[in-house]
Amino acid sequence: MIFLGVNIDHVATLRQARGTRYPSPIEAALVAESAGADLITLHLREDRRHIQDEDVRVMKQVLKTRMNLEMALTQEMVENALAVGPEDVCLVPEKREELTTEGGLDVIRYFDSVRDTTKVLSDAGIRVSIFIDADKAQIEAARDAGAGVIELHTGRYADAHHALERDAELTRIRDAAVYASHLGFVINAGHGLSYHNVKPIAAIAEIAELNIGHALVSHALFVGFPAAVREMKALMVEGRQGL
Ligand SMILES: CC(=O)[C@@H](O)[C@H](O)COP(=O)(O)O
Ligand SMILES: NCC(=O)COP(=O)(O)O
Repeated sequence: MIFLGVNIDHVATLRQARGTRYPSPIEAALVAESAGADLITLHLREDRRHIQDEDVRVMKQVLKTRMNLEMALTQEMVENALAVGPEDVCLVPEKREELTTEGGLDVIRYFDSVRDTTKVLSDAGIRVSIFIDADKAQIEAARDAGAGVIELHTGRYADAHHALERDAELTRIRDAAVYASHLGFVINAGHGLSYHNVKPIAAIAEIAELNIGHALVSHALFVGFPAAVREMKALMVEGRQGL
């Protein structure tokens, strides 16, 4: 079994480009759920470049599956999460000037803050995941910070230009997943996953869930949102079955 978290950020990116009321990320989330998404992921960035506070609030009321709210490690975001009450929070690093999330959260560097935030959110009944690179020391720090879930950053694997580099990244992710599973983590993965590169990641038996947005929303322009979700899920299941 492998779950698909559909990230609907880039439906909001299109809306924000014109300041219109459409396309609606909430409608996209509901369509994705009907098409087989197991959960909905959204990233409320500090600069509000795509998802807005109102999207998060309304979405929480209408989702039938569960909400995985990605957010930076700030007091403002913690207060937001406590007010909205998503099922899951994924702590991610953020830089204002970045095009997209460039790497995992450095749990070692921000250890005290990660530990304290994890405790506050966990005490409120929110499951906390930490978005990290496939690195043993970061996995151990996530354990020490009290997290039960990690999401392995697959961006470097997705961006690899050569087979050797891609295979090395895949091995790194696989080894990290095996190590984290021995430590008792629930292991998710995501970033930059597409219809062309998802199967080898889905084949890693220790991975419970993949969060996929940009490629899926892009594909939906041509085949429609339900078909884009169904195709992605079918590939994930094939990958898991070794097909
Ligand atoms: C943390 C993560 O991987 C997603 O939130 C992704 O980053 C969304 O897209 P943007 O990076 O463009 O906000
Ligand atoms: N955490 C990764 C995510 O939600 C989706 O990332 P992407 O597929 O938009 O790169």
